[in-house]
Amino acid sequence: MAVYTDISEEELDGLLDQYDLGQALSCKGIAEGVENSNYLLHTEAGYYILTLYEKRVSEEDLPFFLGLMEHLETGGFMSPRPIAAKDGASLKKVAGRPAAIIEFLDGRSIKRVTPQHCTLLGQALARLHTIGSDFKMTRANTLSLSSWRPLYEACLKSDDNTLNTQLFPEIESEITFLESHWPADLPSGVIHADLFPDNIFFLKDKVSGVIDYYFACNDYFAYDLAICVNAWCFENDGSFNITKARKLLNGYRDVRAFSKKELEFLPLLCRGAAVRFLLTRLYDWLNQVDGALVRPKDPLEYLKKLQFHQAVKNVAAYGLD
Ligand SMILES: Nc1ncnc2c1ncn2[C@@H]1O[C@H](COP(=O)(O)OP(=O)(O)OP(=O)(O)O)[C@@H](O)[C@H]1O
Ligand SMILES: N[C@@H](CCO)C(=O)O
Repeated sequence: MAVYTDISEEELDGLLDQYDLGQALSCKGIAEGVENSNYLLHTEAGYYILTLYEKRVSEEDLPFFLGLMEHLETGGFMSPRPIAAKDGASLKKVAGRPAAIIEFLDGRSIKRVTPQHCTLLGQALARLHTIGSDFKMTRANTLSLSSWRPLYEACLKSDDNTLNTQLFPEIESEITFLESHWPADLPSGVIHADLFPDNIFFLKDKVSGVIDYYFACNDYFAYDLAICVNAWCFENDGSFNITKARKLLNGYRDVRAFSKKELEFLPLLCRGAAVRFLLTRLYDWLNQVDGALVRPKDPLEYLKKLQFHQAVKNVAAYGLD
């Protein structure tokens, strides 16, 4: 459960005084997520999500994230809308943290991914890329290639011995490989960059919501797909499900066509996406925050995914011709 910052009643009342949402009826910490503190806020006007932004989210990026959510929602995408306060601003402060109140979306994230979910995911991702393409603000990907070596070096400094440190040289040689083979000039635009199953809600066999834009940035569209291949197309036992990958990629190209170069580089982008989550999970494992209600995610899951992609020769391994 991710609640890093507690809010007193006085602080909550002070926040709600700035909105037209009436009084708070309840405000409960949410038992999911690892990045920010999230509360389910019930006011006289209805249900909302109150998010307090924590460690990895820098304050200057918040106008980009909140602006993107608003842009996507206005464009017909199922993103939650940030709620504007009486002064028109959707970014506020509470308990010393930057905070926003976000529209509550119906639906539930799924625990058992089926190939049909992957088709819907692919279509939703391509719609996000298409609708996001005329969003005017930009944000560099702070967790892309150039960040991986410093993140890896920060992990090396830890004296934690709960993980097998023999895997470290393997990670380093992969970073070196990626640094010299990363593609230039693939089609790019705004990407979600963290579209895991917990960030999509489904309702009656349709996507009803896409949440958590706090890693969104400008990068290769195909890198976003690579993140999804890793997050959606492996089974709990670590095996790769080619049917799910085929459905995901075909769902995507129902809405937006791939270039030949995007397909050619997909295996490499999948390797990069595996390294990105391997490293952030490793860093979080080695730097756990005392007292935070959060369970760190398993870094080694991403080492196994990386090893799968290292053996891939071409895009046929993902179910495409
Ligand atoms: N707009 C929303 N409508 C309904 N529920 C939401 C909404 N936003 C967040 N939630 C709930 O809060 C949980 C945590 O939100 P979110 O995934 O944004 O947190 P996070 O800490 O940034 O997580 P992550 O670890 O995925 O980066 C979600 O799993 C969902 O249950
Ligand atoms: N989706 C991330 C956590 C949030 O960034 C992971 O599974 O490692």
